[in-house]
Amino acid sequence: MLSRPPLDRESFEARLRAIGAARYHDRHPFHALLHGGQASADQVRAWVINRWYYQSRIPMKDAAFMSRVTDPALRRAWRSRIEDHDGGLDEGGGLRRWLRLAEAVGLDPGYVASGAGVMPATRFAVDAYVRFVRDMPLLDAVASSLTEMFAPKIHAERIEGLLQHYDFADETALSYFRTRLAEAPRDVAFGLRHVLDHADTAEKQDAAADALTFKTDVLWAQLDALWSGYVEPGRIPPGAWQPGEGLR
Ligand SMILES: O=C(O)c1cc(C(=O)O)c2c(n1)C(=O)C(=O)c1cc(C(=O)O)[nH]c1-2
Repeated sequence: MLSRPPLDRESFEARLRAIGAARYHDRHPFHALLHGGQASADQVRAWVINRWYYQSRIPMKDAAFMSRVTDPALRRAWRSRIEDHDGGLDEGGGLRRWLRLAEAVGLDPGYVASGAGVMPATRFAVDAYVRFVRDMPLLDAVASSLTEMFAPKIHAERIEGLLQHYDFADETALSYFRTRLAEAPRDVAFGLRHVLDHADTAEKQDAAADALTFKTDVLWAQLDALWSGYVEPGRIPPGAWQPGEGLR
């Protein structure tokens, strides 16, 4: 049987980018609400609480990834991702910057960091991402991080929209996003090159595209959950954050 040839580098990159264009969560209506200034204070708080769970698991999934990598060069290139989020012993890092945002929107950072009030669907989606990276082929795990190709655009839109529409927004509150604008392009350049270099069969290209699609689902599902709990119909699941809780 004739095997199907892989796409050339350019066409394969275009295939990956088309997945983002069609499915990335910048298209989700929750982001239109948030960036357009129409989200209520409690809807912004619900987003900050739930998105914390995603942030908190990113360095854990990167540690799970690194624990499986036998090539020291790949580990060297990857480990800054953990440092970006965890920071040093005393300061720095995306997690602490996210908690500044939590404070700015009126939440107790200790409450947010405890993970109490995270919606069950958020937990399921994010945990599925960590498991995917832990269990799937390394190439698929790298490909699943490539939603970050599309993140700088949404971070820039978010900084602009929040500064324009919300009193809480200032450079301290938004420092998480400002910092990601500088960090993400380095990760994307490495991750994309790695995937283009290693997906050298049609089957590996399919698997990488599927991994990226899976990741867009992880992100989209979190916003669908947020929408159903805090926008329409506003049915907050048992155990999830109730407005008024966890304020500072
Ligand atoms: O605000 C966003 O829309 C957004 C999306 C994503 C993403 O696409 O997964 C990440 C981030 N932000 C982000 O800040 C971040 O550090 C990050 C790491 C990763 C990853 O999969 O390793 N994605 C993302």
